[in-house]
This record gives sequence, structure tokens and C-alpha cells, in this order.
Amino acid sequence: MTAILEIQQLAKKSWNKGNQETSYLFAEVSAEIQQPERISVIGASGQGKSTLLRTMALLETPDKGDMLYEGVSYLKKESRLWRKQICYVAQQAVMLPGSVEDNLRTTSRLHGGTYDEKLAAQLLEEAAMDGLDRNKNASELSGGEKQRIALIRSLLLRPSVLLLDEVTASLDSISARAVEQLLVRWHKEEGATIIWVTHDLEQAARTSDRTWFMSSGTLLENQRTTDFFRQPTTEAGRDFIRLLVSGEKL
Ligand SMILES: Nc1ncnc2c1ncn2[C@@H]1O[C@H](COP(=O)(O)OP(=O)(O)OP(=O)(O)O)[C@@H](O)[C@H]1O
Repeated sequence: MTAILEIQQLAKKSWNKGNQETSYLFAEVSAEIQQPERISVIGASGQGKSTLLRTMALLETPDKGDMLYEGVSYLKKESRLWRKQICYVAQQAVMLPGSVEDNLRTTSRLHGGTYDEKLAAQLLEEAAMDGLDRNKNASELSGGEKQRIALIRSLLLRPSVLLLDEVTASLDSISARAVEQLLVRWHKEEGATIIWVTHDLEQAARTSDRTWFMSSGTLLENQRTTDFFRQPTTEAGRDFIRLLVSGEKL
């Protein structure tokens, strides 16, 4: 494994500025991300997990720090090319105008790639959506269907790093498991790195090798998943696990 992405002392200012100094939503976030790797991002609501992922995808601008993709700073890369390699999939999927098929085709076209129809069909099947009418207007899809189409749209770009924001949150448990399996296979076969925000600790334990725990305005713990769930190194980490699983074994 080699480091594909490095984040150095990353910080994002908070909108809710205090009276005196500028406050930060998160600061001093540093990590090396290997290729391929599976990372889950966990932590209480409002810790900035989504904002961190959006910043890593350059949908937000860092206020401090640097990010290096294959050793090159984001400041020296064209943001369009950065976003093609480091792809963010939002929790609230936004569909482009037109049909499901238009959505699948347009994203590849916008990023200058060719549309892989065979792969699209395979991914739809794996995501338990093979029965879906691809001529249907995308705006008429359910929340869970939109979420899966948004994910497939991104996979079709074959990014090196996938940043997933609670992508199974709107799905029933069977569809959620199908998407999990699809992502595990994708990671294995495509060698893609997956960084996944989830509030489902069992899902984090099932699908990641490394866990990032966000708390106290920073990336407080960055450990192997098995180590984090067995023995968080910080008091905040221990409290978080204790509160959420209340003695349940993961
Ligand atoms: N610069 C900023 N960018 C984004 N959110 C900000 C910023 N400054 C303050 N906030 C606030 O901080 C919180 C950050 O939200 P974010 O969605 O990133 O956290 P989260 O850990 O992913 O939460 P959740 O688990 O509930 O999705 C929000 O309440 C938002 O209003």
C-alpha cells in the first residue's frame, strides 16, 4: 500500500464565530490515506465529518493546511481533475435534470470520460436496482433510489478515492447490505480507497479497516478499526463507544 492522499493540518473556520478569536469547526486534521484502504469516519453529530469530506473533495476550501494527492498539493492541481479522482457522494443525493439514464451518462460526459453501459447495468443489479426503469425521470425516484443512482454515477468515474456520506442512510436493510457488498467488492477489485461517514457502528466495524473518530474539533483518533472498537485511546472515544453500544458486542 502507498499513500495516495495526505492531509496536513487541515482546518475549516466555523460560521458560528465566537466574540473574540476565530473559532474552527475542525483544525489540525492530519492523516495519510493509503491506496487501497477502507476508512470509516465516526463521531457525534455536528463534529464536521461531512464538512471534512466535502473539503477533501474540494467542494469547500480549506482555511488552513494542505492536501496532497500523489504528493502534489491541491493548490497546484486543477480542481476539476481533483474532483474526478476524489469523489464525494452526498447523503442527500441531488439528481441532474432528465432520466435515470441521463444521470448515469451525463456525469461521465461532464468529466470527459466514456459511458460504460455494461458497468452501469452491473452496478444497478448489484445495488438491487436492476428492475428500475432507466427512462424514468430521476426527480421521481425515492430518496433511497436517488442515493444509489448518485453512488453509481460516481463509481462510473472510477475515482481513486470515494468519499461517502452516510450513503446507506435512506435504504432498507436489504438494499443497504447490497450496497455494502458492492462497495466491498469495488474496493477489492478496483483497488479504490473508500472513506465512509456512518452513524452505524456495526457497519463501520463490518466495512472498514481503519477508523477516524472526530471529536473536540479535530480528528481525535485514527486507529485500526479493531483496535478502536476494542480500546479507544481517548476518554472521548471510550465515552462515545460506551454510549452508543451500551455494552453490546460489535
Ligand atoms: N464552515 C462550516 N462548514 C460547515 N458547517 C459548519 C461550518 N461552521 C459551522 N458549521 C456547523 O457545524 C456543523 C457541521 O456539520 P457537519 O454536517 O459537517 O457535521 P457532521 O459531523 O457530519 O454531522 P452529522 O453527523 O449530523 O451529519 C453544522 O451544524 C453546521 O451548521
